[in-house]
Amino acid sequence: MEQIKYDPTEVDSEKTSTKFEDIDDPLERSAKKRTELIQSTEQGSISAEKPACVEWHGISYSISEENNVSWWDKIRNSDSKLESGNHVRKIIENIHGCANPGEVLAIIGPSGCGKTTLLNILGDRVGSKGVEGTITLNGHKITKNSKRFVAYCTQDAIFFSHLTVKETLSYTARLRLPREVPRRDKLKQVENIMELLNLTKCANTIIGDHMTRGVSGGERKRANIASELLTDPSVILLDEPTSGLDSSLALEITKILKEFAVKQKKTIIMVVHQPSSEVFETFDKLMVMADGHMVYFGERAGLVDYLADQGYKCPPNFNFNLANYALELLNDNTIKQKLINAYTHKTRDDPTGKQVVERYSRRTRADDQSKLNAPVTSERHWEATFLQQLSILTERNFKQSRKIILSRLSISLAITMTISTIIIWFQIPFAEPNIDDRVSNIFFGCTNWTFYVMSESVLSFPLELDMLMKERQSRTYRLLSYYLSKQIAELPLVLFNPILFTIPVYWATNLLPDFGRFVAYLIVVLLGVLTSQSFAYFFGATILDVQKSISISLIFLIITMLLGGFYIKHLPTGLTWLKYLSFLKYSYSLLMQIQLDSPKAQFRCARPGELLAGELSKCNAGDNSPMSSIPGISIIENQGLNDLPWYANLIVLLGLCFVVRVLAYYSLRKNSRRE
Ligand SMILES: Nc1ncnc2c1ncn2[C@@H]1O[C@H](COP(=O)(O)OP(=O)(O)OP(=O)(O)O)[C@@H](O)[C@H]1O
Repeated sequence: MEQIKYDPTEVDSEKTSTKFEDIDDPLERSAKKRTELIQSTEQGSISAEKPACVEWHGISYSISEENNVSWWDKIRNSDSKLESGNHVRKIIENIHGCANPGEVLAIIGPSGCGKTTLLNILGDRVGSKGVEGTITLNGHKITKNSKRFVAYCTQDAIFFSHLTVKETLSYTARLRLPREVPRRDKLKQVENIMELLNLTKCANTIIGDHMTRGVSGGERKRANIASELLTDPSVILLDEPTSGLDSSLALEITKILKEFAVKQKKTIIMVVHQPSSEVFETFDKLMVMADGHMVYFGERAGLVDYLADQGYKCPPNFNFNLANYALELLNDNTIKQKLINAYTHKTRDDPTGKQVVERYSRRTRADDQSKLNAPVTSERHWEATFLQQLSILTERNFKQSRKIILSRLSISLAITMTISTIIIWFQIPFAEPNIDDRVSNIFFGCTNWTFYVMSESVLSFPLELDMLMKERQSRTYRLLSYYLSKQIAELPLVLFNPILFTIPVYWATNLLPDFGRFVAYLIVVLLGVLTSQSFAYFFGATILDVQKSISISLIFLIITMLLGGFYIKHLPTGLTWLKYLSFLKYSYSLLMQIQLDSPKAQFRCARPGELLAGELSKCNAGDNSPMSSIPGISIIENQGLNDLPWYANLIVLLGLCFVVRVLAYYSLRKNSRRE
């Protein structure tokens, strides 16, 4: 890749903000400031070296919709032909157009006419099913390696809610800007972009979501645009970037985009909803759509004459807002149909729109023809190396997951649980009447945290799916780096509460007072937790739906617990193998072996009156020889947990923990491709 001299530090955003203070006119001041900040991002721009003409011909998209007719409707309409089944619905039909570097193309049209669908198709966000037609960048098909040059700014910003604006942008810059750019310069770019989009004052505010208050809707929208501009793409697709912003901010954003287009030869395609006349003036080209069809494509300034030619001369009271006039016309069904027919008729000899595109595309006419015919692609698959991706994603995941997994609430719950457990099982004596208490304490210690971790980790992938899809679409990182970073970042987080619980509970409830056994006990508890997490990842990655993943993982854990060896000791004949399917059986058996298979684990026989009424003492050896204590090993045998040696339990547990994690990865890979 061509090395470009890169020095964004030449512009200091702090200096920029004070530099123009002596300009009296606020509009002139903000225009000068904007220009300077945009210039600061210009120097290292790779997209300036790779301008892209986007062209699309004959784009159609149809979906298959289910037509459910109830039996009652069929009876009521027995004479009509109401049938259940799928029918195909055309969402958009035969759309063509092009967008050139240095220009802003706006797509307008009434709500539901297919604007977002078209943008999604141009951004390769809908897959190939149901899509017809071709899209090219400089006349070449879009490949995996060209995706890095196409940014897509969705209508609903997708972010990690617990990261601040600055953190969000910094991670994006570190992941998506070329690896040659030093980290310091990437962070400087972040500062400049924040300054440009007026985000500096909320730089340290978290993005937030419906549960946690964060930045305002407008700031969120600007952060979304900032994160795409930051990545220095050649083409930027934006879905309603100005909706929800006040008119002056909307105008400022469009001016910024326009200036980016002109100065850095970016190709900008945006869907806009009712633009103000000032915003409308910033567009170079226009596509008007209605009911999934084209109504107009061409120069923005040509719309007024085109409509006049069709018999709809813009009345003087609309002169200031042509977009509103066009939308008003399209709200009338008769006029809409007439305009659709007129455009179809106009292009009847050019059904896929090839000639129209040729007329408007700069690819064949520009001075810089060689650039505009060169493939827009990178030799690299990813800008950051595998290790850089791993470390950046681990840091980001840790920051985001820490607030969720180790929230104040979860730590308080762990402390409450620890205190309750200690009160309930405080200093269990090594005596026959307390054997069941000891065993239940061990089983509780083994299962309690598996539930907790399962419920936390099963949501990991479903909740991050949108973010994962968005970043993978723009070739930000490998799936493997993301998956491994999640394992690394969440490891200390999920183990924190189980450790906080197990250490005091072990000693306070009087489990075997042997340090080596304590360490082994703790390791097995944590291994059980990690195995539970493996299954949680697997369910989350396979189902990818919050509700369904929670329900299925809960049922799985309940069955696993029932088969774990504590509740059911005698499974029906022929079904005894079922217990080997429960990972809790292995961790429970191991904990029992650690605690009871030791010469120190001796339980004093019950004294008269110590056992409950009707309970028989286990101290009768059968030959009437008196016993003073019960060895722990006989309790393991009584529980039926001596079928596998300790090392076999350990190997199976380790194996499950690892293999299920690998399966989870492949499941995520398969599903993320499908999604
Ligand atoms: N995957 C889909 N399944 C079902 N309907 C769909 C799908 N994709 C698009 N549609 C339908 O296609 C039509 C066009 O949707 P689209 O979101 O593209 O419209 P729009 O012009 O962007 O609307 P708005 O301005 O209101 O955002 C709508 O009627 C929408 O319900």
